[in-house]
Amino acid sequence: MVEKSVCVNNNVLVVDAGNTSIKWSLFNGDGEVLEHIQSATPPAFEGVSSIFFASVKGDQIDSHLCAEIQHHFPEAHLVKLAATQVPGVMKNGYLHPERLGVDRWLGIVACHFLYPGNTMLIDAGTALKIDFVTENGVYLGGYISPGLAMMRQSLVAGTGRIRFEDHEMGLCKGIPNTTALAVQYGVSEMLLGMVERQCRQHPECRIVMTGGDAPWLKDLLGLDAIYDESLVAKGGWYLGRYMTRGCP
Ligand SMILES: Nc1ncnc2c1ncn2[C@@H]1O[C@H](COP(=O)(O)OP(=O)(O)O)[C@@H](O)[C@H]1O
Ligand SMILES: CC(C)(COP(=O)(O)O)[C@@H](O)C(=O)NCCC(=O)O
Ligand SMILES: [K+]
Repeated sequence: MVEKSVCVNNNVLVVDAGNTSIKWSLFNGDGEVLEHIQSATPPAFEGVSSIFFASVKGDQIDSHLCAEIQHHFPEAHLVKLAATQVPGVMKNGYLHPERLGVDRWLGIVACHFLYPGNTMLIDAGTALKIDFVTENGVYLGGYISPGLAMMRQSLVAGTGRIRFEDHEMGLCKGIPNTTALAVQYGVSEMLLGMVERQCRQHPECRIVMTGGDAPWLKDLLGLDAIYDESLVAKGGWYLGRYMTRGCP
């Protein structure tokens, strides 16, 4: 058990800006998570001396967000994280690392340091990502598909008559017999099928999960998996420390 650091001025803020939500995680000097929240705006965290910023939202939004964060924490030193940054003990096997989503990379970095071994990482966010890292810390790549909400939205956007209210979705024990349930369970089947196939093809892998839809996925499939809601942030802590101190 990591002892809580008594000094309140060397906390690290990791910002994980995804396409749906921004996660803010506060770490003490020992790497213990003190706070982990979702918020559209910077939270009133205290004692922040370093900020590690990771975003997949796009350059223009990122620059506005960084300016807002720096205004909120004027004394803190902000470092932007990217998938081109590799902690000495790992290897990024992506053909073009500069195009790899930093959230995917940070999840992999966290898996290597926290849950070592041949690992399949399932990140069920705006998009569903399934990524693979070897026990030696070599990132192999992975798969991207739309997440649940994105698939539902694409059916509404791409058709003239698929329309329903969120409250019409719910539990269905048999075959769906309404538009809302047909869409809800149809897109679920897509995601469940993808995850089940990958689990069958990689029985040797331990499974780590994160992302807003991960609890639903884990429970529905009864997966023997580690669920870590702050996995990406923890990867950001590790990579940020490596980039600022040289130690993994
Ligand atoms: N409180 C919530 N806010 C937003 N999305 C949520 C929430 N709870 C569950 N979800 C689900 O999680 C997905 C977003 O997960 P998240 O990991 O935050 O995405 P991202 O990292 O891509 O922004 C949404 O598509 C939605 O299905
Ligand atoms: C796949 C993603 C959109 C996932 O983002 P999220 O679901 O976390 O919002 C993001 O990792 C990304 O923008 N990737 C760039 C393309 C790639 O990883 O190859
Ligand atoms: K994400």
